[in-house]
Amino acid sequence: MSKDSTDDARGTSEPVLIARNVTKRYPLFNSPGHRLSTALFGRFMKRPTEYSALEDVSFELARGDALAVVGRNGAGKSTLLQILSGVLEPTSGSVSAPRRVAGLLELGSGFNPEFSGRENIYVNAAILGLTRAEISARLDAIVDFADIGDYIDQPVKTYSSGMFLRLAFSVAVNVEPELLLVDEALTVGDVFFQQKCYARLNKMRLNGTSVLLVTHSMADAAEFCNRGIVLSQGRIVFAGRSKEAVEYYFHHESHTPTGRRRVATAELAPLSTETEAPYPEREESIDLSTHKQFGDGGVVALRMLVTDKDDEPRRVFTQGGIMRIYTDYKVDKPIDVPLAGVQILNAKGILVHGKNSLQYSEAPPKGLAAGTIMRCVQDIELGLDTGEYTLDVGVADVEDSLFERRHQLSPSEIHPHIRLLCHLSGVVRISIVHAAERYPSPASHYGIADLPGDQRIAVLACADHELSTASAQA
Ligand SMILES: Nc1ncnc2c1ncn2[C@@H]1O[C@H](COP(=O)(O)OP(=O)(O)OP(=O)(O)O)[C@@H](O)[C@H]1O
Repeated sequence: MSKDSTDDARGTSEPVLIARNVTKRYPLFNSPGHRLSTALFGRFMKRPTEYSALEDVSFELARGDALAVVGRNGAGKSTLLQILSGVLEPTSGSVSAPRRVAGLLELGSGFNPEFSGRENIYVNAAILGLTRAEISARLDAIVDFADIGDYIDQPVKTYSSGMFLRLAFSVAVNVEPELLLVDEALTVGDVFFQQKCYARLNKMRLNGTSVLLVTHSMADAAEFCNRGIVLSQGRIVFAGRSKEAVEYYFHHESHTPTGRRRVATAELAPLSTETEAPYPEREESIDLSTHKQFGDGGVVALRMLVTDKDDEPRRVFTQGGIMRIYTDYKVDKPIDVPLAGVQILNAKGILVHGKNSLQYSEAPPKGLAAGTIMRCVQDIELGLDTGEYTLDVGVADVEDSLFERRHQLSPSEIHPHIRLLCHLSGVVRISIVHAAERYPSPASHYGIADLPGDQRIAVLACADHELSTASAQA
């Protein structure tokens, strides 16, 4: 994707958007009856308790900046966007926004379903402040970018959500807004259109448009935006560079469905430091003992830490970078040969990579007695597509006699003898973002994996006439 996480210092110019102490509270009613009686007899009734969707939110956005707003479901992201776009009034606080703000909020919200796409372009662009002549001058560009063929003259009620997005995005970017607000909308488009959108957004940023992107895709947030804020229960809990915001989100806000919690290192089982695999003691360690573990038992996963190759804890990696995974296990029943491994699954749950001790050249320690604490340190080069992935970890065991003959045995001969002792699914989420300096083109490759390889092209004949001259001479 042609995204760009320019971490530049654009923030020096006058801010185009200023939010000051923005708060949005909703009354909390006990029941529909309570809501009705409050409406009818409000001044005589006890006031309902209030729910704060946004609390004291302040930030500034500079010209050309792209700000990612991330947070868990219900954190207040859409409420913030609605307030910034003027759809919703804040309970208190103020917003100073530029004159021309285009929004991709609820898809199709600005369209009249009975009008054709072309007619809606006029209505939409007029709302954004363009005169009829200005719209006519841009009409071809808008229709071209939307690229929905003859549907442009059909009523938009016949459109798919992808077509809505194409038209809405095309209008929004062609009216040259000073600020563009995008709420998850881009995820509706197919991958080619998404690439086209991000390329266009980057171009607009260079021309000074500021972008505010609400997204659940940490890869998009880290890659496309240069600034980021993390919202939690209506409050800003982190503001800074987008990659740091995503790291913060992963470490403090994102939880797996099993309710895994982060623990202080001191709570974990004491481990010997007399080891060749030292564990970088960091508070970002994940306590695996509270995570659901499958398998025959006999091994319990204790904790893990995901770092880069310099042992810095990370959840965001650049394409082709090294991810190091430390995993500690406690052996409860004796093991012949432990096979420890890591699996990487993409957002669709497809296994994109999995490897265990059977497939590495260095053999693991053998004959582990009950009570042994084992540490697996695995480095993986992330030659993968950008996006989000989850990790599974686990341990199996196999008899030593089979392990020693692993080079001669086919998978079908050895697999039936592997006993899964413990497996943990979705223990952590990571993002892979584009490494601009590493690849000659913004799309590093197509598909899930970036397989190593090279290409040579030789010219066999210069042009047709030379070929025909050569054959005539022959
Ligand atoms: N009209 C409303 N009345 C009462 N509560 C509301 C209303 N609109 C939103 N809320 C509440 O405000 C909180 C923030 O909602 P918001 O939609 O802004 O969250 P979000 O971060 O966009 O969530 P998601 O990621 O699920 O889209 C939620 O708890 C939501 O239930």
